[in-house]
Amino acid sequence: MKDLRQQALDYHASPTPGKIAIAITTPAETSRDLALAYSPGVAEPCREIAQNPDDVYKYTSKGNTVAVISNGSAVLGLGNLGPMASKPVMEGKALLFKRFANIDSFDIEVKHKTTDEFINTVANIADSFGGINLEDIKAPECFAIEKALIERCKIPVFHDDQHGTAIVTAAGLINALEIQGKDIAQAKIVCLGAGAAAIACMELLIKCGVQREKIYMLDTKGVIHTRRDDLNEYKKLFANNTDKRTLSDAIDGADVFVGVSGPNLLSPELLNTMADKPIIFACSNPDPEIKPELALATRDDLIIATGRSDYPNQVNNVLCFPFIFRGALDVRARVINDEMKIAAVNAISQLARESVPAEVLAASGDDELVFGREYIIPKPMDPRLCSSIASAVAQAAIDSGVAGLPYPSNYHNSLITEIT
Ligand SMILES: NC(=O)C1=CN([C@@H]2O[C@H](COP(=O)(O)OP(=O)(O)OC[C@H]3O[C@@H](n4cnc5c(N)ncnc54)[C@H](OP(=O)(O)O)[C@@H]3O)[C@@H](O)[C@H]2O)C=CC1
Ligand SMILES: CC(=O)C(=O)O
Ligand SMILES: [Mg+2]
Repeated sequence: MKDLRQQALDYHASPTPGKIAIAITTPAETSRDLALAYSPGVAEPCREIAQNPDDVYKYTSKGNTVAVISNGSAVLGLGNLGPMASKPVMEGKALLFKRFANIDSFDIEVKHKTTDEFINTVANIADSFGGINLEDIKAPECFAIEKALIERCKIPVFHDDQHGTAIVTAAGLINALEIQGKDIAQAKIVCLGAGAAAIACMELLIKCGVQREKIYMLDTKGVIHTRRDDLNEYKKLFANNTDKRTLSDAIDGADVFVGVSGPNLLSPELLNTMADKPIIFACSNPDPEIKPELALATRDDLIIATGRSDYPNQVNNVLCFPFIFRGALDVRARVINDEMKIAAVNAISQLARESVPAEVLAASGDDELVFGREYIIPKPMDPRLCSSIASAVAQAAIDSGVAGLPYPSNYHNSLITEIT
């Protein structure tokens, strides 16, 4: 059998290069069809939209379209590979949008010199889409980019590596802490990485009950503490008044390790110094901070999750971004705010506690999935993710005053993906 590398290359090369294509949704066979689709008929919706800009949602695909936009500066955990080498990931995100939430998606890879140039490029094309999913843009630039685009765009702008990751991490951690019998307010958390994912994960965890002073965040220079003078404004928020300087210092007695940094950075020796019943989220892709088989061979009282599809407990933003956009698009939310993010956290956390349908077991290859150490979070193939997250997010958008449309009547049916 071919190894995974060759299988992955073959998967991307055939039957056609890449993973996604465009489909026509109207008849386009006859002269009559073309007279409606193109000249002269197309002039009619143009005139309508020129008079009433909101009609763009009525006569074009804008309302069900999300642009996945990257500059390739932090491609998974592979580093700054540049725009073109990020394209398989961005096409992958587009595939996931379509497969899981029936959202049409274009991947756009932007070459730019300055941050302003990137912001201007995205802001200038934003109106073509219903939403913008920023992807794999490195910290700290990602923070200013997202802020500027939220201010300038009339549609939701969401940096997936920040907020998608944070939402799924929070949902998984709430469940894992409960399974391990730990109190979120007392949990000592080590976060390896201080970039896009790390900062957003820790900020959202604090909103969910974690105490800021119980977080030890590390970057390539070690623990982020109050006596460092090399911290950007985002890292400074996590500067801990501590004498701890290394991962070894910080992880001693910790309840939780969140890795959003790079491969193989957590050794078995360090894992052994953590508290009883520790929780390890080794989320770096494609190679986690510690491999599950090594972690489980080191001690048997832990819960381990990774970002990968080939181990139990996949803590990955795929569990969030298709569905949070589904809800946001369906009520035409102007932004994706904290209320919508918390609603998504609760929906994901709750779904893991419910019994798993046979179709999900068949897709995941499991005989059984029961809420517990090897099943802290739903599988991406679970069709209930779409209905439960999108409906919670849509309701939160309405309740928080950012929705442009009422709660969708078709949400009372069970599978939103089938009916949108
Ligand atoms: N499972 C999931 O859903 C997701 C996983 N991730 C993973 O998280 C990782 C980071 O992504 P992202 O935040 O977007 O990238 P960024 O480039 O924004 O941040 C990377 C961070 O990791 C730190 N880092 C790198 N190497 C080390 C090291 N040896 N020791 C300590 N810290 C280190 C960097 O430190 P410094 O600041 O000093 O440069 C930086 O703070 C990637 O591996 C990515 O795959 C990201 C998003 C989603
Ligand atoms: C999953 C993801 O978005 C990442 O690793 O960057
Ligand atoms: Mg990413």
